[in-house]
Formats: sequence, C-alpha cells, structure tokens
Amino acid sequence: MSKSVSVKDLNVFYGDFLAVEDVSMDIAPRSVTAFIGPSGCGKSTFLRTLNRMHEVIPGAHVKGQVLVDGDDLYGVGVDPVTVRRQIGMVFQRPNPFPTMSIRENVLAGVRLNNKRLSKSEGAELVEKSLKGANLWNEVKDRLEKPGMGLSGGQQQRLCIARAIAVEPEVLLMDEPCSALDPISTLAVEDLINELKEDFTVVIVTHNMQQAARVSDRTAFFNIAGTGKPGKLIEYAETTTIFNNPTVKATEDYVSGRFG
Ligand SMILES: Nc1ncnc2c1ncn2[C@@H]1O[C@H](COP(=O)(O)OP(=O)(O)OP(=O)(O)O)[C@@H](O)[C@H]1O
Repeated sequence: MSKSVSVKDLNVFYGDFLAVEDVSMDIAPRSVTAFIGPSGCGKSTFLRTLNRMHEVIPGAHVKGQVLVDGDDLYGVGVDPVTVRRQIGMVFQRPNPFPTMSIRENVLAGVRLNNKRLSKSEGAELVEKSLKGANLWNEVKDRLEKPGMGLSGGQQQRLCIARAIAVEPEVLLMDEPCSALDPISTLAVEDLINELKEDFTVVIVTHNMQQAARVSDRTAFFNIAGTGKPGKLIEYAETTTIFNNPTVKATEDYVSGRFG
C-alpha cells in the first residue's frame, strides 16, 4: 500500500506565475515528511501537486514529474481523478459531510469510488478505519449520530478515518492541526506516528515543534520576496534540519529568527 514518491524538476504555476521552482525530492514509503517554511513559500501549493489537486484551479499547471513507485502522476493518459483516489488528503479545517452520520462519513470515500460493500464488510471497514484513526473507542456507541456532532479534534480524526478507509498509497495533510486545541493536536500527532506503519505521510505544518515531533525528514522551503517563486532550500533528516542544518536560512528559520 505505502509507496515512494519521487519528484523530479517540478515547477508549479498559477497561469504564468511560477509559484514553486524546480523541486526535486525523494520521499520514502512508510515515513513522515514535513514541509516547513514562511508563509507564501509554496508549501501547500507543492503539496497539492502530489495528488493533482493543484490543477482544479483554472490555469494552474506543473512542469516536471511526480513518480509514485516509478509511475508518473502526470504521464500521458493518467486520470487525475484516479490519482486523487489513490493519494488521500486531509485539510486544515475538519470537513465531515454535514448531513451524514459518523458511519456514513467513514464510508463516503469508498462509496464515491463506486465500491459495493456488504453490510458486514461496511461494518468491518468502519471499525478498522476508526480504530486506525484512534477514534473508535470515542464513537463506537454513536455511529449513527451526525459527524458534525463531534468535537473539532474528533472531526479531524473522522476525516482521517475517511481518508484511510480507501487505503490510499500516500496521505497528504495540509496543516491538519491548525484548527485544533492542544489535546486534540497531540491525539492527531500520535495518530500520524502510527499511520506511517501503513502509509507514506506528508504534512505541511507551521508548527516547528510539530515537525520535530512527528516527522522523519523535513523539507524547508523559502521565498526571496513577494512575486518570487518558492524554492526547496534544504531537505534532510528532521534531526539534521533542526540541530545541524547546512544552509544559514534554514538555521535562521528553525531558530525563529525569521518567518
Ligand atoms: N489560487 C491561487 N491563485 C494564484 N496564486 C496562488 C493561489 N494560491 C496560492 N497562490 C500563490 O502561490 C504562492 C504560494 O502559496 P501557498 O499558499 O502555496 O504558500 P504556503 O507556503 O502554503 O503559505 P501559507 O503558509 O501561508 O499557507 C503565493 O505567492 C500565493 O499567493
């Protein structure tokens, strides 16, 4: 299930505007990779190129390659909708489907994929996904209640359960804890640690401690100024980025001197 991601010379555009310039990066399966950097350096933009979500914005496009276990996501004939199914995404704000129960929310992605499940297969998948998202014990007695009735942190774990129910090859998370309180944040961070046993996880975070806590490798992006493209400055083991970075700008950023 868990796959490697290899980005080669990727340039990311909004129309004519080059937002992220010439990124190359290898991400190992069963690992957590954090993207950090100041606002506007292109972390979220770059993350969305890893499952072809970037192109949903009119005029947005890329040049370069993103290989998942060697297959180019941008190859001729590759269907972006299929790519988005295989590479799941969790967003900043928990977004459970408002009219659906907890159970239906977990199964929503699987149903969108037109997969038919028997009642018992559905029940099994709901339990497995909610356990995988560390939410089962909190909701097992109210699966038919609305997903919106959960706390923010529980809603975010419900969204993670929905994402992992389709058994994605890679799981992308765009600041998944930014709308959560500290306790819920820790619950999601614990979960990220467990998710890497089965998935390749990539997370954008503004929280340096979070990057240090959850990730194996960290990529630091930076931007020279407004209107300039974001660039990947340094990408290494997380301990190296935080304790012994090679580039001065990385050191300044992780030590809080700018950004
Ligand atoms: N829909 C869009 N259309 C045009 N330009 C965009 C769009 N979204 C983002 N950009 C531009 O792309 C650049 C990168 O933005 P992006 O949101 O990826 O940065 P970021 O590092 O994730 O920032 P933040 O940490 O503030 O979320 C910025 O110059 C931004 O203005």
